[in-house]
Amino acid sequence: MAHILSVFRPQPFLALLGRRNPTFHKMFMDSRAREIFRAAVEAVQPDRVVRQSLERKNDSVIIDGCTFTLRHNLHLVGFGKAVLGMAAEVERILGDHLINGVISVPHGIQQTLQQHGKSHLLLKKDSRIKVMEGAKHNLPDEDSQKAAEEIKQLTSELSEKDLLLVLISGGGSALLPAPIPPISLHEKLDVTRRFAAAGATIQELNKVRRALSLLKGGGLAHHAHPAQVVSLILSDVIGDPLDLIASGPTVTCEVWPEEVLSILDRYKLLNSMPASVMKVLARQGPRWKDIKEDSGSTGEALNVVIGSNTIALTCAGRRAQELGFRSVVLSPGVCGDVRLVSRLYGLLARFACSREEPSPEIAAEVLRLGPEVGVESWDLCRTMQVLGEGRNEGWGATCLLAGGEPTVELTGKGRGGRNQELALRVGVELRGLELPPQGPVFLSGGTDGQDGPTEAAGAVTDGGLYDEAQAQGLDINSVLIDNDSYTFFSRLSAAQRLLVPGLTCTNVMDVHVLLIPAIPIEIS
Ligand SMILES: Nc1ncnc2c1ncn2[C@@H]1O[C@H](COP(=O)(O)OP(=O)(O)OP(=O)(O)O)[C@@H](O)[C@H]1O
Ligand SMILES: O=C(O)[C@H](O)CO
Repeated sequence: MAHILSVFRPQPFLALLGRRNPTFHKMFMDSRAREIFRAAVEAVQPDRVVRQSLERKNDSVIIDGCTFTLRHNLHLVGFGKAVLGMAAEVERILGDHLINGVISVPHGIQQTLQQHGKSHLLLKKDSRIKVMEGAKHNLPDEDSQKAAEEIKQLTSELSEKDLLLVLISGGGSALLPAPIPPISLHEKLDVTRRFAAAGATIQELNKVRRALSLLKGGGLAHHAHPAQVVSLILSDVIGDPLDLIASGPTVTCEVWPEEVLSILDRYKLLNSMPASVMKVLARQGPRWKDIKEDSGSTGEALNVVIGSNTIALTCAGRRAQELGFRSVVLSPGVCGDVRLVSRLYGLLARFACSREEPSPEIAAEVLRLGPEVGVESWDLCRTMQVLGEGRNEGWGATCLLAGGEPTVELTGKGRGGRNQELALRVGVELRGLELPPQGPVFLSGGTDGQDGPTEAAGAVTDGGLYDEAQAQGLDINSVLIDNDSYTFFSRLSAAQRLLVPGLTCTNVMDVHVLLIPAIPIEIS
């Protein structure tokens, strides 16, 4: 007679208990998924990433293997949503050599940090760093323009004896607006808004931004010449492209007007651009001619990525292992439509959970779909191999991790975000996999703690979602049509499935966690 045996490798005792009771199992897996997400966010806290990247040795500091001498010659500028906490840590480590600094941070952030008991991310009372708040709703405004002017002023006064530390994180573009005259701030804001509304990617938007800005695309580094410039970067763009994160203010890059014009054309914005924008794009000659005529500078800076989605996933994987899961990182570059992304996770879950050999059609569809959502075939094969081993050899529960930034095509007027909508769609894809022994659990969360214009970061779902919603009179299909995932999760089961970590003070895009329970193996 064939016996069914579940093999758990280092699974804790509680997991065994959970297998006897579906409700307990659900709560157990749900709490595990949340804990793994927490570990991802923890790994990229602004103070932590700065601490790990700066090694202080008497009167010098080592960054990315390069030694810089400190002689009361340190200056600091920064812009981005996570920069306040980064600056606070720099102040703690190098404050005795710091002369001055200016940082441009989101409106209201100091008060919010105080209210959330995160005073370790705030500067000292007598700090030499000036904090300037601006860019309401993540859009350039007069306040952030003033901050950009002060940052420009500070950097322009530096000499070859000085060391400039530049702190950069997501949201930096809107916090450092310096439109090239005659473009006005209002025109720049208008261009940014229209681009976002037209569905342009952040890569496209930032290629346009750096062509229209005095400080982006390497402009800041040129202003700082001849000082030594080191940038510490918390990346919120897929692939960590230095020239595009916050529009690359310390990465010298050639601007090709033709490329910018073709992007404008792609979104049918070319004919409606203000005359000032067209005038700037039509200008010939080297980019920084007017700024440093006599410097002969290349404007080279040391640019170091100190926090990223990859780092968050690696630490999340480590935590998953501590919790008894076998972990596999699919990719930190998941993008594209949430519908396709949810389909991919649904297929991978089916692949992992089938008792028999999964049909070759599943693997073929995974390989077809992956590249459409930014996942390489190699990564899909590697991941399916791990999932296959888990199924065939009874390796115990598995944690599949991925990250990136999928997109939602908005068709309705509801409240939601891409993480909540993805979690909802994956829950639907997992339908049928909730049957005994117990099914997979999926979490999608924005590492900044905020998913779209909602107070949640994401949600946790499983194959029981559909029936649970029906039993409570909630119609998933109309929720999806109306992009109303936040309202849905707020109403469902007393909002238990929502992920609400509050302000996280960091941002390395989104993290996806798919927990696959141990598959019982048959022993004859
Ligand atoms: N009702 C909704 N349902 C689903 N997605 C939505 C909804 N409303 C907005 N979104 C999506 O939320 C995204 C904006 O969310 P968010 O504010 O978290 O932006 P972000 O790109 O992550 O910004 P940042 O990089 O600054 O954190 C957009 O991709 C938008 O399509
Ligand atoms: O500020 C920006 O440009 C975006 O957050 C990408 O880095």
